[in-house]
Amino acid sequence: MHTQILVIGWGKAGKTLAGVLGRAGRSVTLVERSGAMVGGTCINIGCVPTKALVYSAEGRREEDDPTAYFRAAVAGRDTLIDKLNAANRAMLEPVEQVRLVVGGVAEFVGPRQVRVTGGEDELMITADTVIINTGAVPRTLPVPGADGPRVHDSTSLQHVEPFPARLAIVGAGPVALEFASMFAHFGSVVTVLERGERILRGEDADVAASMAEALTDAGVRILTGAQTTAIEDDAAPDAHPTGQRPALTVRTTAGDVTADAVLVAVGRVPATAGLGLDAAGIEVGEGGEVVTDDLLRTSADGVWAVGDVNGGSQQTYVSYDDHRIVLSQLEEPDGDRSGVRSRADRVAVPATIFTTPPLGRVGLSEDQAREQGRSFEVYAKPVAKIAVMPRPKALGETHGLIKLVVDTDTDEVLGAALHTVDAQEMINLVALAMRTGTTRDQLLDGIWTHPSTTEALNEVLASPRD
Ligand SMILES: Cc1cc2nc3c(=O)[nH]c(=O)nc-3n(C[C@H](O)[C@H](O)[C@H](O)COP(=O)(O)OP(=O)(O)OC[C@H]3O[C@@H](n4cnc5c(N)ncnc54)[C@H](O)[C@@H]3O)c2cc1C
Ligand SMILES: NC(=O)c1ccc[n+]([C@@H]2O[C@H](COP(=O)([O-])OP(=O)(O)OC[C@H]3O[C@@H](n4cnc5c(N)ncnc54)[C@H](O)[C@@H]3O)[C@@H](O)[C@H]2O)c1
Repeated sequence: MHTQILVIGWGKAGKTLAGVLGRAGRSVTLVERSGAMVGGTCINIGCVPTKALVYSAEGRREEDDPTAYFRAAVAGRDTLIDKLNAANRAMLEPVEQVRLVVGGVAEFVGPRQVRVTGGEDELMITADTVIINTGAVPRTLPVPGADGPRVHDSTSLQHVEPFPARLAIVGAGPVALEFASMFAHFGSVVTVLERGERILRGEDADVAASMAEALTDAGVRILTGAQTTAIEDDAAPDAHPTGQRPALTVRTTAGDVTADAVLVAVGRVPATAGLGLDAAGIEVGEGGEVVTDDLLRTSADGVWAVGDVNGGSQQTYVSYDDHRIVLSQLEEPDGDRSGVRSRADRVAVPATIFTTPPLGRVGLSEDQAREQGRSFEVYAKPVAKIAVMPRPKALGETHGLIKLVVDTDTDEVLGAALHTVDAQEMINLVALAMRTGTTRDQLLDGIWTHPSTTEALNEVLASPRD
């Protein structure tokens, strides 16, 4: 068959493009390899289910039995995700010009020519335009025993059975820290295995210390200098049908750790394996990513790559912005190029790690501002000491630090680290302030609702840190 637009993968950018272009009258074919992934990573196995579990975990009381509580939380998660998966299907199914091929794996066999295989069935598709949106997959840990039945990735851990009384986590990125915080609140004894000297190495030491303190107070043990060398699990699954299996041992350069389950969270690699990119003349980078320019064009004519697969920052809203970049080109294929969006247009893209409390980040850290030779002042205060902000106290979660780096020449914010309840919201306000050139003075004198987290700005920005 021939289609004007072929989207490979039901990711954030791809599904948005498919809907918009299909409704505009273009013939679109969207290929997704798994019915369980309709709607993509974020809603099925990524952002949404993990945040549902984080919020459930935060609600657990000391007296709640961890196993029963976790099972109930997973059931709630599953109900929510089933609804979102169905809603995503329902968004595109009614669009007449969009043809959905679910359960078929796509592979290039030539330029803009793709074979889709599902069981015995095969479909050959040619297209004027191809959009690769295949996402990323967990990086595997290259040590003996990492393929054992009690070694999980972020997907399988969401349904782990039985609930692990002790959980070891390899890695200390967003996935590792979110699950560490979540499982500690569910009642596991969690050990984070960080191979470096401290967690959050890319962040300022005081921000990392604030995160480490919140995790430690929740019961997480952080083992640094701990390179995992092997995972030993001698217990044959069949010999212990009740689930009462002996512990497994994680061997690390900082000593052995005993656990009932292991999470490997050492990054996610672009999903390009088996895509046949060679056959289509599409260049692949060293990290397995599809190489693109700032307009997300690949090395092959008429082929774009959007979302995690292009090696950019792995966030759903970045994939969403990728859709804007491609759409701005497809809407005006030959005409006025002035409205074309580019990756270079992005300013102050925020990010949040959803621990308890979350850490929101945008722009430069203090260390980065120093490295860049900027003239700046740091405004920072521990959350517990911010008198005008009673909201964390009312919520019973006063861990954290609010820190802003401000340009002394312009009085504009260069960056922020907000480790506090509501950081996932407040960081967007700071990002907007950065994009619009709002000054420290204006934020300091802003009229903010009460009790809210934003009103911390009325106090933290009053005077620089000593
Ligand atoms: C545990 C976890 C938590 C996360 N939390 C957050 C968060 O809180 N906030 C945030 O912004 N981001 C979060 N992320 C990252 C976010 O989920 C991703 O950045 C985002 O979903 C990427 O979307 P995408 O557009 O690249 O494609 P995806 O949504 O990954 O979609 C790719 C699709 O392509 C399909 N596919 C792959 N290969 C083929 C093929 N050959 N043929 C057909 N179909 C194929 C896949 O099945 C998949 O459905 C999280 C990720 C994980 C793993
Ligand atoms: N809230 C969010 O926005 C959110 C949440 C989860 C995931 N994500 C995205 O998903 C992606 C994947 O997250 P992630 O945390 O898995 O990856 P990551 O790449 O951010 O972090 C991986 C961590 O594992 C460590 N590591 C790598 N190899 C190791 C090894 N062999 N032994 C020990 N440690 C090792 C790295 O040093 C790093 O600390 C990230 O890019 C992230 O942006 C975003």
